[in-house]
Amino acid sequence: MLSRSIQSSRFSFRASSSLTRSSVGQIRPGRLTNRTLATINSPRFTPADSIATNYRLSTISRHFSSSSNPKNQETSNMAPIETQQYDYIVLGGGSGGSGSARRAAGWYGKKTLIVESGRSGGTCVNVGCVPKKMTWNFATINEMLHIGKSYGYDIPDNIAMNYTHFKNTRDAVIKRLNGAYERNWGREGIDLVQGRAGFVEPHTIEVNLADGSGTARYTAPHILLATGGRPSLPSVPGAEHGITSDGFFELEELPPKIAVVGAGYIAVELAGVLNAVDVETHMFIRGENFLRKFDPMIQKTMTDRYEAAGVNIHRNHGGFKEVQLIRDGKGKDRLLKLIGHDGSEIEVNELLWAVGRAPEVEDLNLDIPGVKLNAGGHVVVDEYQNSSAEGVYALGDVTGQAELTPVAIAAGRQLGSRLFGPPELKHSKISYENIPTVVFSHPEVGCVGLTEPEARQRYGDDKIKVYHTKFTAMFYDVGLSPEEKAKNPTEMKIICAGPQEKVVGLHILGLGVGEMLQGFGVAVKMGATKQDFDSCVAIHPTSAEELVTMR
Ligand SMILES: Cc1cc2nc3c(=O)[nH]c(=O)nc-3n(C[C@H](O)[C@H](O)[C@H](O)COP(=O)(O)OP(=O)(O)OC[C@H]3O[C@@H](n4cnc5c(N)ncnc54)[C@H](O)[C@@H]3O)c2cc1C
Ligand SMILES: NC(=O)C1=CN([C@@H]2O[C@H](COP(=O)(O)OP(=O)(O)OC[C@H]3O[C@@H](n4cnc5c(N)ncnc54)[C@H](OP(=O)(O)O)[C@@H]3O)[C@@H](O)[C@H]2O)C=CC1
Ligand SMILES: N[C@@H](CCC(=O)N[C@@H](CSSC[C@H](NC(=O)CC[C@H](N)C(=O)O)C(=O)NCC(=O)O)C(=O)NCC(=O)O)C(=O)O
Repeated sequence: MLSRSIQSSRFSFRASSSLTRSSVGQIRPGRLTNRTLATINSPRFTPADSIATNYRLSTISRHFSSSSNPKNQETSNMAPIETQQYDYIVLGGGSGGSGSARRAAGWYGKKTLIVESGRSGGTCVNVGCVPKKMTWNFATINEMLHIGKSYGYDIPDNIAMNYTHFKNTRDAVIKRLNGAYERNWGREGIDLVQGRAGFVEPHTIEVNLADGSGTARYTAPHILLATGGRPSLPSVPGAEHGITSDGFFELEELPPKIAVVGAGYIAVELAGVLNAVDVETHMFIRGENFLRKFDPMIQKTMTDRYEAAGVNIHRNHGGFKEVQLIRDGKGKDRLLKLIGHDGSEIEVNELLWAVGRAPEVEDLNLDIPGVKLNAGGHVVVDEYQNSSAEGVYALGDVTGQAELTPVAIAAGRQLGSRLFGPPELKHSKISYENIPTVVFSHPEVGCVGLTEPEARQRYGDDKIKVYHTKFTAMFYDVGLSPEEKAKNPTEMKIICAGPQEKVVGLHILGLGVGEMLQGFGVAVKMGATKQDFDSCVAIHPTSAEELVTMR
């Protein structure tokens, strides 16, 4: 297998330090034969076959590198640039790109190429869901250790935690996942080229190869934009002294004191983690509450709960006018001064910007195929993921539609089926209605459907009935004082519409709701009514039973 270090580092925070250190870069142009494809799709195909397949791919790659590399040709005999033909080119090997390419190649045998400029797996695997959830687990263990004392476990007050050990272990898991992605692609006959892609003709892309060997061109009748997004930085002098979520996952030591600016998923999740591992955490939010796109119940209870749990919430904050680096270094040795527009100052060991993400469209030369962008820079698509250019599609974060991994995967798979599947799948598309989502906060938040204000606006006040409950989960009943119990709320709201009381919104927060929501998501998706909920016999004793017994 060819293994080359990636030299390109011109793009985004994600690409910078992690990529230059990476050695996963592989350039594997070439294609499995139909015979090989048939073999790997057969039930007898085993992991051992996969290794053999990868070896074969690398042999083809070497051949390609020496004889077909356009740079070599140009320097030797000035022949015209060779363009490799594919059925399907996918720009971006993240959740959406991988899901779509695997459907096209693995299910329908289409000659498919993935171009990836960073680490295989994209945001979710490398700097998103996966390392975030592992870090949330790390923090949850610390919370449980504290609760364990109230159950009578003789747990010392200051148990040492080795964050560096955890970080290194987490990195190793992710490196393994990068390899798993590449093996999946190889097994399904997908070619991978590592480098930065951009259009040179409406159906032809050029890749700036990551190993620095030059460029290569590829053409296909169908090209998918699945290039995702990257964290935004505000235009504040000195903002670059802070980090974004990408930089958070690079931290080798925890800072004793941190400022988190932002009020969305990432700010709430990472501030929650930091507070739970005893970092002095200051959240700077522009409004009275965070998670302002969520139901008011979630906004208020969660913001109050964070404050009660020790997060310093700076509400209605007017923003910072300058960030000064006082002392460079790691962990406690780093010191920043943040100066507010109102003249206030705070010194912290780290600053985390979590103020949103921007679509990754630079260098794609989208004017060449004529792909339209909206005001936020996201690719405009119709309900079938068609862009404004014929044969060019987009999905996932680059479109700004429900920026969640399963959404990108589902949209990618549906598109693969629509383009390459049998006639009965020619209208395949994902439904963006009633997508369940969980914020991995402390405690977790889960939602599906409309918020109460949205439901009232859509159906009218007189058509809406709201069921609500707030209680302390039994888990916190043992040994905690009433004050401590109050700091650990579980709260649920069911929003129903019309005489049938169809459930149009479900909002839950508390211990375990992240696992609870998926099944209720199915019920809401099927159009369940409150009566359907109530007709399901409760499971006792669980928090979830409250959802089928609410009055
Ligand atoms: C901190 C964090 C936590 C998250 N947690 C969750 C969670 O718990 N649950 C959840 O569902 N979602 C979560 N998300 C969101 C989720 O990660 C994204 O919605 C998802 O990864 C989007 O997939 P995608 O395929 O659209 O893009 P990506 O996964 O970002 O993939 C795009 C790929 O394209 C590559 N690329 C970009 N430009 C080019 C180019 N010109 N040429 C070649 N390649 C290119 C990039 O390197 C990247 O690998 C989280 C996100 C973040 C940042
Ligand atoms: N668990 C999951 O499934 C996760 C999913 N994601 C996905 O990734 C997406 C991106 O996450 P994230 O980056 O948190 O973006 P979000 O859009 O969720 O939140 C960003 C928030 O930052 C606040 N903000 C914006 N500009 C500023 C500013 N200049 N100063 C202070 N605050 C500001 C805004 O809140 P306000 O208007 O209230 O000030 C805004 O809502 C999410 O929308 C989600 O789809 C990310 C993490 C986890
Ligand atoms: N849900 C379980 C499973 C964890 C899981 O999904 N593990 C992934 C981590 S990467 S997580 C990244 C994400 N994978 C998923 O979301 C899992 C896909 C789900 N099972 C489905 O079929 O839709 C993704 O981007 N997928 C793109 C694609 O499927 O092409 C894994 O090991 N993958 C290696 C492998 O599959 O070999 C859990 O949370 O414990």
